[in-house]
Amino acid sequence: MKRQLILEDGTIFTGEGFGSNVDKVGEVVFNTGMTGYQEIMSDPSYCAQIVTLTYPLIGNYGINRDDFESIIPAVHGLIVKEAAEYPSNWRSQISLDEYLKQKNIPGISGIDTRKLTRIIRKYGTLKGSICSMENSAAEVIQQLKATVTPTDQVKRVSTKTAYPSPGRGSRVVLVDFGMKHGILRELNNRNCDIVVVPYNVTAEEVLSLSPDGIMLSNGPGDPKDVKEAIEMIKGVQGKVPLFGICLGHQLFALANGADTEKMKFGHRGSNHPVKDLETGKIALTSQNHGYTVQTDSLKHTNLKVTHIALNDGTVEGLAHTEYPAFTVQYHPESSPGPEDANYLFDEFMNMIEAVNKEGEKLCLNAQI
Ligand SMILES: NC(=O)CC[C@H](N)C(=O)O
Repeated sequence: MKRQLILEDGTIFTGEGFGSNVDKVGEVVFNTGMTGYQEIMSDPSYCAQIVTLTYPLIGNYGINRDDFESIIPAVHGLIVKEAAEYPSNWRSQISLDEYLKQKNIPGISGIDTRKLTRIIRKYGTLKGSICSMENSAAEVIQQLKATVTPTDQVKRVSTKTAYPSPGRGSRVVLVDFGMKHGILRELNNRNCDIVVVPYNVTAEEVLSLSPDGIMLSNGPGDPKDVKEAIEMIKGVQGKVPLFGICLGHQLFALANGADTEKMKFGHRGSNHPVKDLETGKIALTSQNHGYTVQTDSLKHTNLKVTHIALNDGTVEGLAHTEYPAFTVQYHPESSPGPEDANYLFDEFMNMIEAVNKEGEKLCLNAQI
């Protein structure tokens, strides 16, 4: 069935609909990964966005049981050049088309994704709509221009109540701003005793769980919309070791007096080179963000830049100069993408251990 993709700047593409045939509006972004469409679609950070996949053939290895990053996908649509009709892979259970139908997400294929990506790169991310041919383009464009970007995406995707993911190791309170399963997977692999808590948890509630460490997850939207979390971070940092990823990184920066800004078209892909300023080593990283920490705003804070993006020099990692706390803008849990940065979870574990040892020493000294 023919369907259309309309952008707020007036560009109209026609293509073939697949997945659900609902009409949806969203911020149109692009991801350059050659694989990983299942993880990308189910990453809650894409809440209310329509994702263009620049790799020309999508869906060829189907959808499997294991690679989801959330149970309920929050993405508003998928734009591809070609959607494979007959997936082939030993893990595949259903096709991309069937999955999108089940989850009520519209897809559109036959789109010149190279042209579309060039438009986004030139003008920046644009609002767009995947809709039926019956809609009048002029009306849709009008509607897109009048649509305000939502501010409650984190609330939509975060857990409503706290829940445990038990282990016998360090107690980690994982604040869910739209957490990818990959983060939970990495902490589980390290035997952590995890408590996942909602985005609007208070510092007192976090501390009452006697955590050894606090993990701030990724999540959708503008970090400045999550005011509760900024306050919470101010109340817990310095008391417990802290590690933040993506939205967690941005919130940590805001809590420490730095500023964030929207990027023109963001970083979304599986091969973004990042430099560790201490070791000089380069890691290939998985990324998905449209906001960034403003470098200049860090001047009068207690934060130092630990990592930068090699493509555009933007901030990719921060550490507190006094507290045991560090954050990265990219995804050490990959899902999808390279695992170069996976060691950061080990560093978090080492930080927890070091702080615990220090605490024991202080207790012993106090007894003497
Ligand atoms: N993956 C993320 O956590 C994204 C963070 C934030 N929503 C951004 O787009 O910059």
